[in-house]
Amino acid sequence: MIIPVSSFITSKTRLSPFLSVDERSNLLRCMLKDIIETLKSEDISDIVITSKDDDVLSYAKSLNLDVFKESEHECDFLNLALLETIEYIKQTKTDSQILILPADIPLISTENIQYIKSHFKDFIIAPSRGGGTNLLYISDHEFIPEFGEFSFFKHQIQAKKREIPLNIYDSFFLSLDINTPEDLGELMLHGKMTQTYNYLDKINIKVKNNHGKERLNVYRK
Ligand SMILES: Nc1nc2c(ncn2[C@@H]2O[C@H](COP(=O)(O)OP(=O)(O)OP(=O)(O)O)[C@@H](O)[C@H]2O)c(=O)[nH]1
Ligand SMILES: C[C@H](OP(=O)(O)O)C(=O)O
Repeated sequence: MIIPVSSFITSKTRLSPFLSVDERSNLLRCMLKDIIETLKSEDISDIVITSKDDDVLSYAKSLNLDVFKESEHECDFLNLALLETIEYIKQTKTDSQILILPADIPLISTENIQYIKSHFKDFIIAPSRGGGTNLLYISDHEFIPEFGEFSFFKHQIQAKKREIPLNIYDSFFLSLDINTPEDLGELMLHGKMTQTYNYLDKINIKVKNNHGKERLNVYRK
């Protein structure tokens, strides 16, 4: 299991200025805790947090997680960081399946994990809204992560080129990565059992139905 985390200070820029730097940093901490709690509840404990940020790595260690410090890259940071981590896992852990999850999907459920575990022979991609990838499960270690714009389609094209049988796993809760204020609204609606919800509630984030162009009106009380 690999969870890449950029840095507490520069993450979630699409939530600025709605959330302050500190609030975005605390949000990322809560989301990570929610994800780890769900994974551990399904006996997934072999988790590596990949980051260049020492604060992230220290926080991961405080959660008793394995960490991997990625190199500084000039470009394509995330995919190069993932490739380095896959190499680290190949060298340190025998024949492991690789599951890549982003750190911003706090609604991932135990049912999602149970599905992955019961389909471990497959190559699984879970779409995020907007054409991204919110879960990549690869047994072929030669597979190249292509996260970034419209990655969901890039991963499918690569799988087809490599003639890897593809399992597209469609889950609303897995598809919700928290990038925008409206995503916070979805979390407030669907994530009442999460630490992320409790934090947003504490800083008075509210949501109401909005019959305008945005379906949800997310605001501070
Ligand atoms: N280790 C590592 N993780 C990254 C990097 N860039 C993004 N991530 C992580 O990849 C996942 C998805 O990235 P994004 O949704 O783009 O997150 P983000 O970069 O914080 O969001 P924006 O700043 O709004 O684009 C999140 O878990 C990020 O923390 C990187 O360079 N290194
Ligand atoms: C990393 C990227 O996330 P997004 O920028 O789509 O939120 C992706 O899903 O490939």
